[in-house]
Amino acid sequence: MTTADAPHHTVRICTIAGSDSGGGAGIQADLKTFLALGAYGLSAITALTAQNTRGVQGIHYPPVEFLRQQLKSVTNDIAIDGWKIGMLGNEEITSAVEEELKRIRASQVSRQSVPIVLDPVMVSTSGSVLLSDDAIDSIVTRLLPLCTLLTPNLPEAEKIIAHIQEQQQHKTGRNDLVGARLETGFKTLASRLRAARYLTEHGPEAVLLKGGHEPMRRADLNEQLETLGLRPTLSAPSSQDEYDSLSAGCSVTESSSQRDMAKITCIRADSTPYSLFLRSLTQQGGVRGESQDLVMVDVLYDRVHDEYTIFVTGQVSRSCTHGTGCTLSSALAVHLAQQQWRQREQRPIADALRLATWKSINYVHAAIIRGYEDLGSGPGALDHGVSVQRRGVLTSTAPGLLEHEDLHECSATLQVEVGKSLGQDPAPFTTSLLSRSLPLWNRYIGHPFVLALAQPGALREGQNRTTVLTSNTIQRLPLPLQSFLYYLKQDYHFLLAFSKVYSLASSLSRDFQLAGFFNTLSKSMALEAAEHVSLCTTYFGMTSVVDLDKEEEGTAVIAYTRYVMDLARGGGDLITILTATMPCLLGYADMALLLQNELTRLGRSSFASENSASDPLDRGLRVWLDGYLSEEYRNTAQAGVALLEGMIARDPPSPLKMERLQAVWNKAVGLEIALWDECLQFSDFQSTTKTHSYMGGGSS
Ligand SMILES: Cc1ncc(COP(=O)(O)O)c(N)n1
Repeated sequence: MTTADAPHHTVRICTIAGSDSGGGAGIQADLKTFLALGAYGLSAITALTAQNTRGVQGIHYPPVEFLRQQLKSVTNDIAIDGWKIGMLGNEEITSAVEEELKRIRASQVSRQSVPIVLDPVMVSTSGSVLLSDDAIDSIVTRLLPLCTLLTPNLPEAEKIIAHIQEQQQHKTGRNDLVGARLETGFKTLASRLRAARYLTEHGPEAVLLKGGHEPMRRADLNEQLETLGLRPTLSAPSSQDEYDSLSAGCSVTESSSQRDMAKITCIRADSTPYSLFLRSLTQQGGVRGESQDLVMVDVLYDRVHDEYTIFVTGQVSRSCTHGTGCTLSSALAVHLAQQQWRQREQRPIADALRLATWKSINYVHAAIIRGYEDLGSGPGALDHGVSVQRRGVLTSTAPGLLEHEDLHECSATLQVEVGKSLGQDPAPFTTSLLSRSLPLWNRYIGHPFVLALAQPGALREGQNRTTVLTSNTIQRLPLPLQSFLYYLKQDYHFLLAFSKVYSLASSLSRDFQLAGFFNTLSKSMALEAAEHVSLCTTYFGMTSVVDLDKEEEGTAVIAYTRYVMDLARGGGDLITILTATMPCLLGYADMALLLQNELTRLGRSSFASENSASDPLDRGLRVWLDGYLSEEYRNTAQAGVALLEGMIARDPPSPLKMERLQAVWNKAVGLEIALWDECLQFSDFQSTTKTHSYMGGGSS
């Protein structure tokens, strides 16, 4: 049978856990997760809890024989593809589960081993004890050797390790862990790596040590990663396509090194916008609920391949985290079982365990972000259905963007879900586009044309350039005046074309608010053009708009503006049109911040050199840059991003549409780069072929 003919198999996952009457954790969370991730869910209930968001009011254990009966009924009839074990309660139940699983395994010798994920539930988030002390020994001696993956949080890992050490000390009369002593608290990354590996020595094939109880400072983590030889890289993981679309709003970086011969990989999804501008919005408090500084660090150790994976995600400060452990282990059971089936169908998966873990972490993260914070009077629960609504990117209702003034005025209908704050990223769609085109974006905003403006002597007469600078060469030379004048003239045409594009978009809008908003954008292009003319005549030696118009549109401007115009004229949808114009709107806000940072880095407060403080060119450049740093421009850019994010929130793109939008974005960024390339090349061309006149004289 070929891969294409392989019938789809819905994996059957059985949870052995307690019931949570409040619906947030235990069996209820497990079954919701199974359904949400495309599995068929079954259950064997170990305990009944009377529970709500405030806590656990009572626990009832049915006779253990009844648990055995549930497991027998289920397995006598249905072939289970994966197990998840949660709350066990006491020693008697733990032992019974081990015996039943061994019996089931023995009767299924012909089948490939079925993954067992063990979440060693001990205490509920609300503080109730869900495992008696005497059961820890059974978990360690009976269940750890049976399980594929153990998923303790830090306090649970600490308890299990302490128990193992105590037992060993008891047996040998000494602590034979001297030298490899495991420190408590797991404040350091190294201690987490050691603990994860240590736990696998006692049975499980792999351990996922969840770091949620002890977030780390991003700077500390970076330092510790550096010590391990893990430097952040900007490349996406090789198997990017495999990564779930839920993670599309995250930036993923992967880097590897070795430790004690074991390979270590770090997968990071903790950076909020790469865009300087979006980051500056975030720092102004645009995001509710996200800590800029703290990150969650989970460590996976895979004993079979002797590999560590460190997963870093941004900390989401939302209170609806009840049931996260149950949900994560259930998601892991589903993903591991699904991957085993794919492998059985001759569709091999690279990094199966790592991928299953990454998908599961992302699912939980998304379910927290969309969780029910106001369920009861205590901490709320996750939205397990987050994955059912297939979308290419998580959408945001972060108030920092959607409550933008202009948007209130012009587009009240876009106030989707405002007030039901999601926290995290103010612009997940834009961030996703950015993070998936990062090298291209950096080539754009950090273009040699921009960096050359920061160099002392930029726009001076008489510079002879002997090298052709392209966006691939590092620019340390000042920008020639001709380049900048050519750019100003091209930009004039550009603004006119964009003004028309926004008018076209307005004509395609289905309501007054949206039409009005695109009109506002169109008008802001006209205002920018007027300022542009005044800038050119006041500082750059042009006499009127006629001078600006004299230079014909260059290839790059024609390419970008006609590309966008074609999208609009072809009746393209507004999301696509706005996605195509966003690199301009957002890119100039970014470019301005980058150029200002570059000036500061070079120790220059402004463009003027010490002996030419009053040069009109320097002042002109300052006015030009200040325009893009101004409140007014920031507001326009912010409103543009908010508009786009609002439209995405209302009409979330499918993964396929997301790919198309990404292609549009990439094309537009590439066309912006081409414009600055052309401006640089223009000056080289000019310096050898033309005499340029500026303010009545001078040549280059
Ligand atoms: C039946 C049951 N199982 C597990 C948990 C742990 O979940 P949490 O730590 O989120 O309270 C719980 N509260 N109830």
